[in-house]
Amino acid sequence: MTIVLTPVWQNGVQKLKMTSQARPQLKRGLTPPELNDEVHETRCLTQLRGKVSDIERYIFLSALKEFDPHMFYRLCLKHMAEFTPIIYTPTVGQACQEFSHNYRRPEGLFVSIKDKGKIKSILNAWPKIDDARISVVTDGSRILGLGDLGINGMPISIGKLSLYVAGAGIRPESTIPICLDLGTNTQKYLDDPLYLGLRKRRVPTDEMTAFMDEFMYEMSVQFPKLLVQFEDFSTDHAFLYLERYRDKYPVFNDDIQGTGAVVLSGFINAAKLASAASGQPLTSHRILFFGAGSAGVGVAMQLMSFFTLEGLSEEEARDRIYLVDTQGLVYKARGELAEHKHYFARTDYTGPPLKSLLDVIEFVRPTALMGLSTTSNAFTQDVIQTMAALNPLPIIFPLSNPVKLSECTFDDAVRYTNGKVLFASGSPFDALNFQGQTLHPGQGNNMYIFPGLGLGAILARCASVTDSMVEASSLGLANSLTPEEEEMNLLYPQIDRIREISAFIAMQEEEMNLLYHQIDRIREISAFIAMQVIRAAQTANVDRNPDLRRMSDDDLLTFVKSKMWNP
Ligand SMILES: O=C([O-])CC(=O)C(=O)O
Ligand SMILES: [Mg+2]
Repeated sequence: MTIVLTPVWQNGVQKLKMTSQARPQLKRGLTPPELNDEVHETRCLTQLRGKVSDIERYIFLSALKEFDPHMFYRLCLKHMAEFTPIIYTPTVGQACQEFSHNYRRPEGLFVSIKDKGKIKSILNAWPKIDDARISVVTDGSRILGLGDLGINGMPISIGKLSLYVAGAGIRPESTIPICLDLGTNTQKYLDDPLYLGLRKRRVPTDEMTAFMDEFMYEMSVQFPKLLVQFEDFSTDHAFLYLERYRDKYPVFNDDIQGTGAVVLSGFINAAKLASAASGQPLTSHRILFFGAGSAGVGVAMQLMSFFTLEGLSEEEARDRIYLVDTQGLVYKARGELAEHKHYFARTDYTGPPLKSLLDVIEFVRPTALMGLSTTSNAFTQDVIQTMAALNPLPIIFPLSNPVKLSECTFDDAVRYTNGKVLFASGSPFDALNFQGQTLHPGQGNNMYIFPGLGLGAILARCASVTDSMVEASSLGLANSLTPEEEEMNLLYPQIDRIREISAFIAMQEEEMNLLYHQIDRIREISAFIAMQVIRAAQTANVDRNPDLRRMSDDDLLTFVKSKMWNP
């Protein structure tokens, strides 16, 4: 069953008519005689690949998803590595920037500050075909690294939810993409005659909080089984609303917790390899964060558990972490600091501000450099070479999205370290050939985490999402490397392997010296993560599905997989 949203115009205003339907019957006479799924797959792919730009491909796939969701998801699952850069990062970034210009039809729910006091009726408009289980909610204020896009943020919610369907088998009709319109501070959009959002500047935080309180409450009433994923809120609001609602409703923040978990996972695998190369213990890693926004601090928080799991105290774990913001090294004696930076502000440095990244690196001598700054090329040749001089196998993760904001390219990292680097980026880079060897970059994107974390939280019917569940998702991902992948020094599994990959293809992959799997393993990974998340939820006593407690791990995994929707 899928929801079909048909726009109709009433008094010059567009309204939506909603119907639900099973995949339309292909009636004899209404379709060409030789139309069949197998061949049509090839036809759709050929049309897709014939488009001249990624945004055209995005628009094509968005239309395909509307009129033939089964075909869309079928192709998506089969060609995950090809599809994710189009329906998700990086192309979704451009789709957001151009949303008001490329807009064709409604695909989600818009709730604006004008709806304050009657949010219930807005939510009521959403069809109750099936109980909604997951909503991705953005306010468009910090989309990827692209800034305040206002209502143009809607495609990020849509894109994340497509990955929930493809990657975790959530039913399409159980998902609600939501963009909140609280204004925008981006003048370009306010001046754009085609801009689809309210033409007003963002409301102050107290007004926003009153709106958010009503919104979250009404969501919980209207959709009692719903998990909410906050996405791409500006840093201060990201922390504020996560803290405000996390004990009250099932909610998590993808940029703080999802990104934190995915980086922790890649770091666990990278740190083992780096320590093996340097002979230094795991507890001696020093991690430098370039970028101290919601993602930077979220990841730093999560990475502390790497050290606490290794036996360090919280205090000792925190000591392994250094932050750099636009003013340089973050330290107490520097003066006034934003609230969220206090916890990691250093007390072992009191001199004049250490402004340049190189100076900070020389002071800290980090084993790992994490980029969450949205400053493209901040990891210059000097920076990368210094990391290589300090470490036999430096860990360099330029995590900013989309690709054009990455702190360095994979090519730079490989060239300036002479191929000796443990690399993961937020957005995808192509594999490259270096001295006769094919090297594959890791992609430390939260898309590895949120589908499985969400699925686990949904199936366990969690009352809230605990830190221990987020940590479990991270460890689950780190442990989902196959022995072959470990042998190949991979940081993340590659997610586009066909689920039931044949031994033959596996052998071929090995012969091709692939460093990463190919996709469709994403569902297998999500199921495994979901199982770990459910167990963590049970331990934390936030689960409300007691049946799952009685299952063995094997049975639970089978149960999770059985719940996945298939196109
Ligand atoms: O969407 C992505 O690719 C990752 C993410 O959450 C962000 O950059 O905000
Ligand atoms: Mg995000």
